[in-house]
Amino acid sequence: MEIDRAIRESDDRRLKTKYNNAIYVIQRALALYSRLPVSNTLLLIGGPMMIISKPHALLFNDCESSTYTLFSCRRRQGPYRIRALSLPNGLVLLTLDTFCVKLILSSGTLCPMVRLCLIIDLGNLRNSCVFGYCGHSSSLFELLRIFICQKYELRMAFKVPAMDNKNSEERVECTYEDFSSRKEEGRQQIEDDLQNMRGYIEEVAFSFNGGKDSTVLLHLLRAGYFLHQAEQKQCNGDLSDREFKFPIRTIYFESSSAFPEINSFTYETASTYGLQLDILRQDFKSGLEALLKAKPIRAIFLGVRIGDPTAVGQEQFSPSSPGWPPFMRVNPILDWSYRDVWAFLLTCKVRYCSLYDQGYTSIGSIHDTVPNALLGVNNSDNSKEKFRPAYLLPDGRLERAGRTKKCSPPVSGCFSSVSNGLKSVDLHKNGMLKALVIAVGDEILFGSIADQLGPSLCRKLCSIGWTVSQIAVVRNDVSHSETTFGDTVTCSRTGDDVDGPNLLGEVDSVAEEVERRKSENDMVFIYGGVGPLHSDVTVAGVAKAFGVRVVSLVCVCVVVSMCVWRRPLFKIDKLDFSCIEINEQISNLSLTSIVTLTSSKGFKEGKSAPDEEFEEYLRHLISDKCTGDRNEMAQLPEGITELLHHEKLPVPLIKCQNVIILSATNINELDREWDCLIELTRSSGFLALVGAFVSKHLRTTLSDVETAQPLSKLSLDFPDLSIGCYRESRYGSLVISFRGKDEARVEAAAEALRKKFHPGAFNEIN
Ligand SMILES: Cc1cc2nc3c(=O)[nH]c(=O)nc-3n(C[C@H](O)[C@H](O)[C@H](O)COP(=O)(O)O)c2cc1C
Ligand SMILES: Nc1ncnc2c1ncn2[C@@H]1O[C@H](COP(=O)(O)OP(=O)(O)OP(=O)(O)O)[C@@H](O)[C@H]1O
Repeated sequence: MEIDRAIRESDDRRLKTKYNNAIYVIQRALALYSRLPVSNTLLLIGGPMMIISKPHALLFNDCESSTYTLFSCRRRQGPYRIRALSLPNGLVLLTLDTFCVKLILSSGTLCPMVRLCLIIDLGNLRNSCVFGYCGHSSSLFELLRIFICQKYELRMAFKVPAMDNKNSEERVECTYEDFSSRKEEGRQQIEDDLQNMRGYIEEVAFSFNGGKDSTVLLHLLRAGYFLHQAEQKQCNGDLSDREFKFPIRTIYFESSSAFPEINSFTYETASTYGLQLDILRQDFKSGLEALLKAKPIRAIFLGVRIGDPTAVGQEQFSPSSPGWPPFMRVNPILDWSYRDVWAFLLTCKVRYCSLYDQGYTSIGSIHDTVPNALLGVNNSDNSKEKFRPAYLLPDGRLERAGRTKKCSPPVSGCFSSVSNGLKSVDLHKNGMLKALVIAVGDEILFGSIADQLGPSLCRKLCSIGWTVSQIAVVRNDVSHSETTFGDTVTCSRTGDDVDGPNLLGEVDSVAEEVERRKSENDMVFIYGGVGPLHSDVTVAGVAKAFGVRVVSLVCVCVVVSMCVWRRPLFKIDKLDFSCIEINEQISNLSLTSIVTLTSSKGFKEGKSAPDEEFEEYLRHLISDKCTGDRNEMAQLPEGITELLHHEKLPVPLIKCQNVIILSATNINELDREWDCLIELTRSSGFLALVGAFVSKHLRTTLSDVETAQPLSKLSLDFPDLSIGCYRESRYGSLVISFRGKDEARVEAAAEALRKKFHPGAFNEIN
């Protein structure tokens, strides 16, 4: 295989190591999750299904000279020329290949009751022998299967559903001449069917989107699979690159906002490498739900890498998040750097999407991706800005700098904000940014207290040009919970599991609301339920919504220190907690001790949180610098948290991707937090400040009947404006409001309404 050769011949030792490790992960995943062996494969097709129309005619002595008519797996399939061989005990063997002859001879000896067996070797699918058994006994079939596996050291053999018996009348008998003319057609058909069957039973899939990382993964998967097959060379013959077909089902979520270059590259690649491409035109979650319902996929290969926002908290093998359909995410290139990716693509000289040669370094949708400004070539004239190819990006940590909207840079730290001259502000200037406001508190729902923060937050958001899609109030009542504990996310504020009547009920209600709404809104603001009390469930709920654990600050410190050798699980820079010293202290621990710490103590796969023992161990390590209380106060969602520190705030604000957790409990605190947020935004741009709304209000005594139709028409004429009406009392006057970003449009709409009625019908109010 050319890829394998290219890497082996390369002098890049780091690349070789990365390659070998990734191949190892791939082969391990295939061995674990693919029910189909990576090497010898035998498809056993349950009988009775294959047929020779006149079996008795096939009992002859000279197998070499006898060429007989054929069978058809299904009616439309073409026939095959087969050689028949009569065996003791009335077994008849039909085969094209001596390997198969041997195989059946043995099985025949073992199972004298087998009356008819049939094997086809499909040439370049050498490893996939189709073995048909014509008989009704399923236990005999099973016996045969086991025997054949053992005898020929096949890793596994599969029984695929028997063909429908009813079709037996339709089976085809044909002459040698028929056969010759239909041979190719038939062969192709069976090959296709086999490929499909293979895909079907593989139970692993590859998520491919034409990006650079998934392109690397495609070639690694091909190499991984190929190498495994090549091990079987001795009995199965050599496989050339050309002969090799990619057997893993490939899924592509095609979005209407994908770059055309990405789409065409994906399709071309699929055709070049014979990928069985399933195209899904849904969001990831619904698409996967539908796919997994239809197909028994247990593991999916992804090109996720450290540094991708989605990589946080993931390992090379990571179960899908809670709330997602169950499968194992396999990330063979998780630890590959940007440089590794390009070293691989360039060393192996494989094609990649043309956008990377135009300065794109990480590709999202057409709405959120521009070329990376760091690759811009300064033009002396005013011609269109040019960009150098992606592989020339000097600092791989800035590969997502061209992802303008979703990837907000950390508030401070080693990443600078790069905008390619296209600021998020520009991007959103004319667009509507949507926020959801969530208040957590039973008291509000009981009516004991009125929520003042919600309306105030709405006004603040409007003042920076955002639209509020909804204010939701969710519960945090501990007494109504009947839910049992989930398995992957720790909702405890102490890092330990909580027993008895617990917080999950309300943690779920926060989690459900956040999970449902976070993708529909550009930003979610949540307040209430933040703190160390039993009813303070917000942080845990947000963590659960993102499918990550809650970690205590002690752990965070260690996690931060792990960046030194491993990966940034937690973005953290300027902390006002005195624990920052501890952070440094831990960073000084030797690499080995940290490795041991993580591998032997906490972060065990499948465990919901660092366990007690781990916490203990940490406490011991960092002595009593971090006492229980402070630790418990600082429970944070792992990996997705940015702490927004401002000197005027006693504790930093917590931002988890597009969710901001406010700790304000009254209007004054909210005002202060908001002002700090806006100040921080000005320096780092994580919250786009788009043009404020302009509004106009007209009051009239006209009746609803008179105004209804003109107002409906006006709304159609001004779709960019929000035109609303409300009454101050049932029989009082009607107030019509016009709201939009463009003052002239607001004026024009108001004027258009006035013109429809007699002068003086409307009074402007503030
Ligand atoms: C095959 C596949 C599996 C995924 N599994 C999960 C998952 O288990 N949990 C999750 O939160 N997101 C999952 N996602 C979504 C991704 O983490 C992420 O949201 C997506 O790749 C969008 O990234 P982007 O915003 O950078 O385009 C999955 C995506 C794909 C394609
Ligand atoms: N639309 C999609 N369809 C299928 N798989 C996807 C899709 N989007 C993301 N993935 C999976 O998630 C992985 C990570 O996506 P990501 O966007 O970080 O990488 P990439 O697209 O391969 O490269 P780049 O970072 O240059 O865009 C992909 O390699 C792929 O396995």
